[in-house]
Amino acid sequence: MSELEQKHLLIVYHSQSGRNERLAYAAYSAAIAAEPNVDVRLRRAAETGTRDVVWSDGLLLFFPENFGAIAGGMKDFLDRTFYPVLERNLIRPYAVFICAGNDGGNALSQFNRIAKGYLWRSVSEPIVVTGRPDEVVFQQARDLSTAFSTGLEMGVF
Ligand SMILES: Cc1cc2nc3c(=O)[nH]c(=O)nc-3n(C[C@H](O)[C@H](O)[C@H](O)COP(=O)(O)O)c2cc1C
Repeated sequence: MSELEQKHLLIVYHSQSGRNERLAYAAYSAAIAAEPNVDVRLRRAAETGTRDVVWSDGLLLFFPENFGAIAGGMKDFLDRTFYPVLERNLIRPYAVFICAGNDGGNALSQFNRIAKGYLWRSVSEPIVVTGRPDEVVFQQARDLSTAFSTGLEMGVF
């Protein structure tokens, strides 16, 4: 398969105390195992920019809710890339996973509004979990990324 045909999945995360980071790593490993032909890139939101979005065929985002809002690191990524993404018409499928403390609902509704502005299309129901992730939650992250990478490989999105 040529580099041009190969699909690219970008996993972006922000995490302060490690929960969303560990979930993103689990998603990364699962996506690679599921679809060796899909190139998967895992990036901390602070180190992710428009070039990564250009490279991607789909985005999977992990982040917490802080102060009833999208955590700052993820918001910064969205702030930095919004106009460059619109200018380049980078319409992408996405999925979102929020591991919050006891809510997460406000972060999700903020994110949904922002994603509409990007013209991005959701490929699955958003997942919002609270507290320290257990094995069930890790499996949700793996299942989500597996389904995403398989969908990309099959050209579903
Ligand atoms: C400054 C701060 C504000 C927070 N505010 C919220 C909040 O508004 N709602 C919520 O559900 N959790 C809140 N939390 C808890 C985090 O969302 C939660 O611990 C999350 O799982 C941390 O993810 P991380 O380990 O990937 O950083 C807050 C945590 C911090 C540090």
